[in-house]
Amino acid sequence: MPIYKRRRSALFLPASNARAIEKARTLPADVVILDLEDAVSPEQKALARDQAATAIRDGFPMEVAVRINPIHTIWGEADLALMEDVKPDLLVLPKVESIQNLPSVGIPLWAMIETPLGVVHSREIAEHGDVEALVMGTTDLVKALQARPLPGRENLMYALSQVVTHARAYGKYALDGVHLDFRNLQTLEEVCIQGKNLGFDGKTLIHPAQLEVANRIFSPSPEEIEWARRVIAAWQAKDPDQGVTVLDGMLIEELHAIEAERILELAT
Ligand SMILES: CC(C)(COP(=O)(O)OP(=O)(O)OC[C@H]1O[C@@H](n2cnc3c(N)ncnc32)[C@H](O)[C@@H]1OP(=O)(O)O)[C@@H](O)C(=O)NCCC(=O)NCCSC(=O)C[C@H](O)C(=O)O
Ligand SMILES: [Mg+2]
Repeated sequence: MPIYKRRRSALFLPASNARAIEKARTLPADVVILDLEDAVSPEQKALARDQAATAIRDGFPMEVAVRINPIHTIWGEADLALMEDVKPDLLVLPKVESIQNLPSVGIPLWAMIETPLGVVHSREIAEHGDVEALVMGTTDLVKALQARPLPGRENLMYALSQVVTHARAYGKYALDGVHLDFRNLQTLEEVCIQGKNLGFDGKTLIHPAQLEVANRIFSPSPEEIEWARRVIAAWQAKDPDQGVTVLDGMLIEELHAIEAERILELAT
C-alpha cells in the first residue's frame, strides 16, 4: 500500500525572521517552509540564507522545506548551492514554468505553479521524477492573469482544477495557495473546504493562527473515518466471487476500498 504523508498545512515564514523560525518549531504544522524569496527583502537575502542553513542543521520536529529564489536571479545559485549542502527535507521552487531548469540535487522538489505558463505546463512538471508536489501560488497567479482577487476564487477554478488533475495523474501531492486575509478564520475555513473539495492535500499558510483550521479541514472528518471503516468491513465480508458489494444502498467497488484505506491511513 502506498504511504500517504500528511500535507495538510505548510507554513511559510521569512527565513530572515529568527523569532518566527524558533516559534515554528513549536507549532503543529505538517511542513515548515523557510522562505528566501518574496517574503525577504534584497537587503536581507544573505542573512535569510544563512539563518535557514543554521536552522536546518539545528533540526525541526516536522518536515522542513526551503523556498529558494529563482535560479536566474542574483541569489538563486547561492541559495541552491547552500541547500544542496544542508539538505532540507524538501526544496520549494517558485514560479516554475517548465522542466528545463529544474535542479537535480537529490532533494524532493515542490514546484510552485503561479504563472499562466506554469499552469499550461503543469502536466509535464507533475510528470518529472524529482517533483513530489505541485503548489499553487495564487497571489502571483492572480496578478499574472491580470485578474482580481475574488473571495470565492471563481476566476481560479480552471487553474486550480488543472493543477490538481495533473498532480493526481502522476501520483503527486497538490497544495493550495495562501489565504492573505490571515486573521479571518471564517473565510479561511471556506477556502480550505473549497480546496479539499477540489482534491488538494492541504494548504500553504502564512500565520500560525491558520494552522488549526487547515489541519482540521484537511484531516479526515469523523464521518469520513466511520464511512471508511464500514466500507472496509463490507469489502472484506463480500462474496469473493463478486467484484462489487452494496453498503447502505450504495454500490461499493474496489476503488472505494482503496480510498477508505487512504482515509484511515491519514487519520492515524
Ligand atoms: C503576516 C505576518 C507579517 C504577520 O506578522 P505579525 O504581525 O508579527 O504576526 P503576529 O504578531 O500575529 O504573530 C504572533 C506570533 O506568531 C509568530 N509568527 C507570525 N507569523 C509566523 C509564521 N509565518 N511562522 C512562524 N511564526 C510566526 C510571531 O513571531 C509571533 O510570535 P511570538 O513572538 O511568540 O508572539 C507574518 O505572519 C509573516 O511574516 N508571515 C509569513 C509571510 C510569508 O512567508 N510570505 C511568503 C510566502 S506566501 C507567498 O509568497 C505567496 C505565493 O508565492 C503566491 O504567489 O501566492
Ligand atoms: Mg508567489
